[in-house]
Amino acid sequence: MGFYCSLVYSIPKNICLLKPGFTLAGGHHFNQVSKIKARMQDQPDKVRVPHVLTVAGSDSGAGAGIQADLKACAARGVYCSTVITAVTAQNTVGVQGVNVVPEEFVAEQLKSVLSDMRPDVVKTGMLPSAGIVNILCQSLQEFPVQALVVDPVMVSTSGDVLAGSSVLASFRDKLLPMADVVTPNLKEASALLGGMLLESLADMRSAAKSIHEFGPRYVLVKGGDLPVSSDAVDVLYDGNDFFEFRASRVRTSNTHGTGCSLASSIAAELAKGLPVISAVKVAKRFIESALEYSKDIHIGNGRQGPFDHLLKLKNNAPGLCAAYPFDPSSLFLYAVTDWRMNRKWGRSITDAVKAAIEGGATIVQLREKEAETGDFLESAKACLEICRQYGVPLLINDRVDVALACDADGVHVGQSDMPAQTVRALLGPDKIIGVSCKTPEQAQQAWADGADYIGSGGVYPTNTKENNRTIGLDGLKTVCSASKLPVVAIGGIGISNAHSVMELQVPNLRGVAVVSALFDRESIVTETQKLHKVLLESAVKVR
Ligand SMILES: Cc1ncc(COP(=O)(O)OP(=O)(O)O)c(N)n1
Ligand SMILES: Cc1nc(C(=O)O)sc1CCOP(=O)(O)O
Ligand SMILES: [Mg+2]
Repeated sequence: MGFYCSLVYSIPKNICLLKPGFTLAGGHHFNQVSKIKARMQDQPDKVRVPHVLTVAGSDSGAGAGIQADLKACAARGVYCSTVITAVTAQNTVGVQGVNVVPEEFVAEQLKSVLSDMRPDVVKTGMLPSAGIVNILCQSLQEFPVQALVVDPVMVSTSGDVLAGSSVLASFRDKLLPMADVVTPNLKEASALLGGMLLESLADMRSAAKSIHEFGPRYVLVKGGDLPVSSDAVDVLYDGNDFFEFRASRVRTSNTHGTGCSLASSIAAELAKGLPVISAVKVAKRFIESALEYSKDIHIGNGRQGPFDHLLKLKNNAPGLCAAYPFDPSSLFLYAVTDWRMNRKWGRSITDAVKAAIEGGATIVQLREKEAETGDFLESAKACLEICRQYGVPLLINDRVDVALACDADGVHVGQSDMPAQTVRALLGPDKIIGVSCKTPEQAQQAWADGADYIGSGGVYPTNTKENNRTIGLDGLKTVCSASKLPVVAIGGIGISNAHSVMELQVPNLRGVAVVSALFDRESIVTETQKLHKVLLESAVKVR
């Protein structure tokens, strides 16, 4: 289907487009909404919500299938329409009956939704006959969507067969070549590959590679059933690289419907505009949070119960949607505040933040080392209001408590702060977490801990942070190469040397983080504008 493509530097649009005072209902990311608005050429004033169409079977027990897809999309803040392919009589014990919907009626449902409602993403689950797979493929050719996520459902968690061998051939020959993401578990991957034995991580990698040859752009082989590991490891393959997603296993029997829910959550994030790797990452975190939250609930008497997707509605637990899905291009010009500099120049923190944003800052971090907690919280709330008006994410340095209290967009932590894994557990799946890394080992750990980006420095000597080790451009390059996470460079960077940093030509180096070059100057707006210009020029050169 062909979907997102990313440039080495995609320059955030919010600064040039968003005017002061512009606010968005519902906390949507400006870029995301503008993208969606742009598609509504016939009704330019209407805001269109991200929309997933699920084509799947109904589960009367509502743990999996259509019902899980609806709940997952609702929890992720995305509209979900449904085409039902089969109605199952099902509970936590097993599948007692299956009634396949006639092919013509599946076609009619598809036409109704696709011709009128134009979903962004289609996600498939139970496709019980080759005829239904064919009809779906024809419908998608007639009404193309932006992405197709295929969960190749074949066997239910209770072991009941939901799609026979003729469906396998249609998956391989017709549906997978159209798919952007396919999400087999070990059994499904094995079935797609004619019974190949999958017992290790190495087997999962080679299965992902073989399935990729059927034509999907990304293959996510889910290792939840791998017996040897205490962690749940999934492997994503994009045709070139492997990405491992590792999470400690949640001890619960309430796992019915996790496959459907993961695929729907990936589809939901894609519909919001996230690239595939980020969508998979966020979706996995969401499912982990939901499983953790529901690990002790009790519904039904079977071996595997359903879990609760709508955790946030119950308990104010973290896990619903962030105001900003993390966009790595927001690291482009990262402004980090400093209370001493603001005092020296007689400015309030809110004035400093506003000026930096007006000059072109694309993300802001409040780094207020000496502030009293209460004062810090009040400042953070006031700054957050400004940042939300401009559509710029606001992160808090070190203080997870302050970030939680003001509902900031994320936290930046260093190697001696709270471990990123703990921060993730506290903040939930959606908030942005940055980790400072000076070495490749730290960079690898940051990915494993669920960080969204790395801050790496000091690239040059700095007076802003005492006793900071300078790692230079070489050190920065080594950290970037050791990780798939986006990286922002920090330490002694300003208009005179920013181009040298950005011209390193490392694909995941997405911007510079700056304190004194913006805040220890007479005019923050002017200095930020100058730095923005230098960065833009470097970005153009690199492209
Ligand atoms: C973007 C960014 N990168 C690195 C740091 C440094 O964080 P840390 O190592 O925790 O040091 P302190 O800032 O807490 O002194 C950062 N703040 N931001
Ligand atoms: C906060 C911080 N962290 C660093 C690191 O190397 O991780 S360097 C640094 C200070 C950056 O300030 P300036 O832009 O004024 O040099
Ligand atoms: Mg710190």
